[in-house]
Amino acid sequence: MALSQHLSKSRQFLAIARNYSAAASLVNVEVNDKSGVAVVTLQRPPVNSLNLELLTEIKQTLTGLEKNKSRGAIITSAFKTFSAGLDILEMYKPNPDRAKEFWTTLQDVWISLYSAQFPTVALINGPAPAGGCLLSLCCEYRIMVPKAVIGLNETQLGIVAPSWFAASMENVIGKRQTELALTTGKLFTTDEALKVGLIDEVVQTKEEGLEKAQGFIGSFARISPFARSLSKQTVRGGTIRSMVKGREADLQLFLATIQQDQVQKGLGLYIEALKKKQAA
Ligand SMILES: CCCCCCCCCCC/C=C/C(=O)SCCNC(=O)CCNC(=O)[C@H](O)C(C)(C)COP(=O)(O)OP(=O)(O)OC[C@H]1O[C@@H](n2cnc3c(N)ncnc32)[C@H](O)[C@@H]1OP(=O)(O)O
Repeated sequence: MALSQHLSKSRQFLAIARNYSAAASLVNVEVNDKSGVAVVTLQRPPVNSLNLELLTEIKQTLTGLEKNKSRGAIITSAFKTFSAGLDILEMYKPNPDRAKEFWTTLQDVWISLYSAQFPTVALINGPAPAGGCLLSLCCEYRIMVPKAVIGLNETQLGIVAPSWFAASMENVIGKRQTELALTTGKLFTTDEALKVGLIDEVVQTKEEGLEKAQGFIGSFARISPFARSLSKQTVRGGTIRSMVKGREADLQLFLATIQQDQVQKGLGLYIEALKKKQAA
């Protein structure tokens, strides 16, 4: 499709996305006029913790971008935190039906983002623990600001990162580093993340990050989108197939795990600690 035609379609999507954003407003989508690349900004105050509503909007946004044959997407945050990960309140004293929908929607988001046909970049403009890290691991390229942290720190909450969280990290930094990171619940500083390959670039500001992200996506201008996306599928297909095959068992494991007394106690203490930190 010619770029002008494509941009016209992108603008139509933007109009729809804006209307949608006006109604719900947890995700803002702006399509760059020149490049056709969408900047997807998460904006659930205060820390973009991923609850059912935010995940649902992310899922709808990704579906819209895929339908409109997006040229690329940059995922970032409107706040100083990229994303605080899964909303702990979705797992603490959960309503079983909502918990089921919550986890299923998280799985859907992972599948859509991990297998997106268009190029994806995470512009990590603040802390990205656990589910925040997972979102960025689904992308093809990660750009991060200094003085932030990133990692799958679930063990520090007394819970375990599911196998597809671990696989997402392993595909980026390898088995050895993933095992060390997961068993300790490590949150990498920006410098540590760069050293281990968990992120690709460090930028000083979000604006610089947006330019670099556009540059990464622009680097595919001369590559056939068909060949590009099939190559991505070749590399990621095994991980996606195994997640999809195991998703019902994964859901049941999640529901059973969060009902355990020990897990509930741990989550309760963690929520208290977060609140005390704010009061101090
Ligand atoms: C064998 C396999 C078995 C598999 C079974 C499955 C088991 C379940 C797996 C679940 C996987 C879980 C993934 C997750 O993502 S869990 C969430 C992990 N997240 C964190 O640990 C981050 C916690 N937050 C922070 O560290 C900081 O908030 C942060 C650095 C992100 C920002 O700091 P800042 O100082 O800017 O902000 P505050 O700490 O003051 O927070 C502001 C308010 O936001 C609330 N908050 C923060 N994070 C969360 C969260 N994740 N969920 C809900 N609420 C959160 C915080 O309490 C403050 O609220 P109040 O204003 O009301 O006090």
